[in-house]
Amino acid sequence: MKAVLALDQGTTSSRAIAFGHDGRILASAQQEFRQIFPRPGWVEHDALEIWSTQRDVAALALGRAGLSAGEISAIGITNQRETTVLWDRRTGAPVANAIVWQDRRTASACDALRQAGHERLFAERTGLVLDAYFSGTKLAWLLDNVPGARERAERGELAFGTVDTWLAWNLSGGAVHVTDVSNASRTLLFDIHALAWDEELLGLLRIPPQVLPKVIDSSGIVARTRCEGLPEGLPVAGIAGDQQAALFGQACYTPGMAKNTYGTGCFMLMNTGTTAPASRNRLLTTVAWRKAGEVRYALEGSVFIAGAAIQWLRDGLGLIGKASEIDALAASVPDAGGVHFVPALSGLGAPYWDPRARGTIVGITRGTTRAHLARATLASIAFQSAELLEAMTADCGLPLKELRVDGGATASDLLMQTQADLLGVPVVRPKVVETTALGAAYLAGLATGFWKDEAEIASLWARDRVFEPTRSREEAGRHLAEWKRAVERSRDWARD
Ligand SMILES: Nc1ncnc2c1ncn2[C@@H]1O[C@H](COP(=O)(O)OP(=O)(O)O)[C@@H](O)[C@H]1O
Ligand SMILES: O=P(O)(O)OC[C@H](O)CO
Repeated sequence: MKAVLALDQGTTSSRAIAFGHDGRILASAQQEFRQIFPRPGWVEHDALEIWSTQRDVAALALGRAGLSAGEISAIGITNQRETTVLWDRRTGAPVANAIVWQDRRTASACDALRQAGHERLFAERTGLVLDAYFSGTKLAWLLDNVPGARERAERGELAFGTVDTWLAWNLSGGAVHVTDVSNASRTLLFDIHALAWDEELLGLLRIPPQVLPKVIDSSGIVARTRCEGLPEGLPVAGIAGDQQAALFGQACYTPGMAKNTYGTGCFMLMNTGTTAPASRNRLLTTVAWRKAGEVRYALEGSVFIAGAAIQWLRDGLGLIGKASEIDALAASVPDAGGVHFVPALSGLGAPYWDPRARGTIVGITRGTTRAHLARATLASIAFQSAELLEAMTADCGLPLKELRVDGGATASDLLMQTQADLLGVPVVRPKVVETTALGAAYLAGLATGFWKDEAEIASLWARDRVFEPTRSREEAGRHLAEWKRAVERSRDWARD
């Protein structure tokens, strides 16, 4: 056996990466797909396009690596989380577009649940806050708004899934309807302590239990491939939500270790071991993974817009031609010249959870240039992450030793240095920054014996560069306080 193939189904693109035994990339392929914005605040994907792009890049990566079916030990799935798909069990046809995690259409449904006094119940059982981010209210919306969906669901004709479920279903030719514990823990329907769907929460959201997938471990053979375009019989042996997979791929196996992923959004996760601590600072408690029946939990801070703010400078404003141009433009000025950009383009996630916040630029003067705005954009990513770490440190009472980082925007050295300066801890970028895919590969490869154990995997993790803090804590504190003032200006802006 020469490789494990990871399928990394992200918010903006489907990727497939073949990894060798040493954890290095043998070959990869990537394809973007359509982002559908039917109304302000709504974000959809065509689930069939998610599947076809994912299948095509998988075939392409295998071809590029020159791998035959017999040389692939396992397939691992990792995915954008919370995005909600509902389809017909008989035909496999989705009943509507998938509702993407960024979609805010169920904000008022969440308000209603909060006003009815259910916030605490949801927090205690699921570790989540009542926010439109999660799948539960999105699924309820589909059942209520797609003609005939509720009746069909009650008759057992429809299947719900997050993107992992959808991919496993299609890879197996409709043979399995499953989700792993890490993905289940993002639905608002799952009791993270009992590790089971929760009848009371299902009742409150009016979800018929017959639509739900079976919940399985994150590592273990769950199906064999049986679909057009891919070799038959390959074991699908690992599934995890992309942020949990990145925590695994970063080898954060000891409680207290943390990673931050800088992609479309920013997601900071800290391993909390076998305990699921309730956050006192509006972070989420989530299942990290379950392997051989043993569960690990994490505290998570989720920021909705990070690298996507750079994309907006590129696509919305035409300020840069490519994301990679931001570093040079931002570095052409010594600081942001007093400008702050709060990229609340789809509301604010942790620790504010304000669906009505909107993007705000403050501090503009006649001297402000595009370079200042570029610098403020990079800084906004670092500020948002600093607020996550502040909440995390307050929750667990321990200072972090180092922050492991990954994701597309870690290519920006200026961002990484700004981050270290704000946090006051070393920011460590590994050699392989595709840690999401790597984590899915590891979970799958552990199940088929391609890798022996976590210790072997941890020995494969290698650093590329460490960014040491260079600013005083007082200076960092002053900057953070100013950022928080800017955040206040962005809050509670949109009206339904
Ligand atoms: N050289 C770069 N410098 C800064 N940001 C970058 C660079 N290249 C890509 N990005 C940002 O990284 C993000 C993509 O990262 P990725 O990890 O692929 O995200 P996702 O998995 O969420 O689609 C984009 O939002 C983009 O703006
Ligand atoms: O697709 P990404 O990498 O932006 O990740 C999305 C997250 O899973 C949303 O919770």
